[in-house]
Amino acid sequence: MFFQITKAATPLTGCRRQLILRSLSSSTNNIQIEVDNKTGFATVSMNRPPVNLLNLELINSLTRSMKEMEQNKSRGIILTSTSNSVFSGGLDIKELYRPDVQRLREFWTAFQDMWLAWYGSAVPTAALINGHSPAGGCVLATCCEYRVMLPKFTIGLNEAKFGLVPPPVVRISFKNVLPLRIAELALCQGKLFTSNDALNIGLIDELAKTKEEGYEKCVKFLQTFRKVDPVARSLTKQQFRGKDLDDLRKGKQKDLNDFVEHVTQDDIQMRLGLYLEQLHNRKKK
Ligand SMILES: CCCCC/C=C\CCCC/C=C/C(=O)SCCNC(=O)CCNC(=O)[C@H](O)C(C)(C)COP(=O)(O)OP(=O)(O)OC[C@H]1O[C@@H](n2cnc3c(N)ncnc32)[C@H](O)[C@@H]1OP(=O)(O)O
Repeated sequence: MFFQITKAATPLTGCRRQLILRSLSSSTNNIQIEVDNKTGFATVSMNRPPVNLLNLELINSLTRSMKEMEQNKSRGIILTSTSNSVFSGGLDIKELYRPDVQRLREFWTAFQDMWLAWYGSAVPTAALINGHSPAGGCVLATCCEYRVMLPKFTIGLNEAKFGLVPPPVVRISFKNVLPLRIAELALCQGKLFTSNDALNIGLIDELAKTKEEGYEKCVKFLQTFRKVDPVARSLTKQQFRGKDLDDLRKGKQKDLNDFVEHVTQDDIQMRLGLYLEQLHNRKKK
């Protein structure tokens, strides 16, 4: 993939000059990448209005972005969104409802690959959670090594609430961040935590009042690795996450088959349909 590189002031950091890297091969422009001249850190912003739903194209763009930044020997990545109120609304349920099975298989394979790329990334990562982050949004945030969140939003894995069983790939990164008992309870309850509660249980690491403050906190975290050998850092991270990554790599086909079987059940389709309707009608009440 090719990037067009231009210099511009960024809304994130006021007048600090940054390299704006815009993906040319993506016709949808669903990801924006900015590289800070001073720190060398890249900010990856999901840009799929209105609520950054993870459809096949956005998922593929996220995977490609990570691979390219690794190839470019990026020194750190901050994942955020261009929205003012949503980090990511999670999986685009339209991908799951009355699906074309071929596309559904492609969709879930892409999600597995995105998870492998972000959870296993060689580059240090921080999530700047500048809005709601349910389900798939929470998976992305917990794939990162550090989380800074803005107040008065929600984050968590709410799949159980609308009748989906969170598959291993959804559970693992959540479990990696939280004590097992809290993770189990939260998953069984389909609980979404407020920013404050997320901080109290350790689902996020810091709160920030504004996106700018959150950005600075992410930068500060990434800078903690400045004096650490990048290869040693990356191999150490692999030692912690390697088994999870290997388990998915080895079990990819089974995970895919289980997912497709589960999602295409009549009962699950009915629940997904009802949930979509509920989301659509939410504001009319
Ligand atoms: C062992 C076998 C295992 C098999 C496992 C099988 C399945 C596992 C599934 C994998 C795990 C699933 C993960 C997921 O991510 S599912 C998605 C979960 N997401 C949510 O529940 C979030 C729902 N959305 C919201 O709560 C809100 O939209 C919001 C994100 C807080 C944003 O609120 P607001 O800014 O007020 O926006 P709107 O509500 O007005 O939404 C804008 C339009 O987007 C539509 N929408 C919202 N979310 C979704 C979604 N997830 N999918 C599809 N569409 C969505 C919403 O209806 C609005 O569209 P409209 O204007 O046309 O109605």
